[in-house]
Amino acid sequence: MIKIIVAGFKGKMGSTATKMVLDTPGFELVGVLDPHADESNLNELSEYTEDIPVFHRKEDVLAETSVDVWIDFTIPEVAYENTRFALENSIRPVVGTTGLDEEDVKELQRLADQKRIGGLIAPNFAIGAILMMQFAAQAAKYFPDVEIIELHHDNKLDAPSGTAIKTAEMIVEERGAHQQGHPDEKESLAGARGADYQGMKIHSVRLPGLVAHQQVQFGSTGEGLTIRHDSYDRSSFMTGVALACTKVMENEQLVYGLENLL
Ligand SMILES: NC(=O)C1=CN([C@@H]2O[C@H](COP(=O)(O)OP(=O)(O)OC[C@H]3O[C@@H](n4cnc5c(N)ncnc54)[C@H](O)[C@@H]3O)[C@@H](O)[C@H]2O)C=CC1
Ligand SMILES: O=C(O)C1=N[C@H](C(=O)O)C[C@H](O)C1
Repeated sequence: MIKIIVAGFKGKMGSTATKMVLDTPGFELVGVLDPHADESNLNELSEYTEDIPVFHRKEDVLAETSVDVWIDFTIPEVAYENTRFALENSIRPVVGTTGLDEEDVKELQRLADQKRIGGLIAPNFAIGAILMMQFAAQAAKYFPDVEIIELHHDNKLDAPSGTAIKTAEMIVEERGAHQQGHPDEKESLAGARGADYQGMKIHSVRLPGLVAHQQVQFGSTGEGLTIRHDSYDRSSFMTGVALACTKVMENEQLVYGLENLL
């Protein structure tokens, strides 16, 4: 059995992941963590019957039980510290929380190398989103002019999304930096052209009713190409999270992007 803890279990993703772990043969939920939980046991919540401890501080996780995998769907401010804590205590991190920058990821990878422990940081666990990013990187070889429009629910804390940043990184690997639009263009309203990543514009839409969506829009002479992915429901991420929990048990590196485990 793979012993798993879910950090951020009261949240939208954490609660979906908690149910996935409980429903997956071969996985054992040994605890859930959330400083904003009022409960001390999962079975105090009407949707659960299982006797599972609820932790409010990450340090308490260690005193009470042994853990193989740390699933993290928390908030950008704590993702780095949580992942570091997991690695330092030989728990394999499966991190979906966004907001980690390149240097954070590199530092965590160095620590994982020292500890020879596997893990994953994935800005997006949906298989369709991985394909969207790979197709976009492929298209950028022939269509260097591209803008990313990511659309999310209005409770999202970070902008642009982790997926948009990863997409932009993958595109830049193929086409390099590339100035887009008119060199003399001016914004009469600040932010009108979106964020800039190596010449590529990224636009973040936040609206009620949305879940997680992204459109990568290419333009060229007389033609356009749009690659779009939609997560209509958070269950879209769970196949990837379950796969990661199994795969990290066999790895000795912390990888960035689910595609590295497929
Ligand atoms: N990689 C992926 O496929 C996906 C990633 N995400 C990311 O996952 C994160 C969570 O998203 P949501 O569930 O929508 O947010 P949410 O706001 O619904 O949940 C966050 C939860 O984290 C808890 N939390 C805060 N500090 C904590 C700490 N120190 N330890 C443990 N828990 C703590 C909060 O109390 C809350 O329950 C975001 O960064 C989001 O971008 C979201 C969807 C898919
Ligand atoms: O906050 C979300 O909801 C999501 N966050 C991730 C991101 O920032 O890319 C993944 C997905 O887009 C949903």
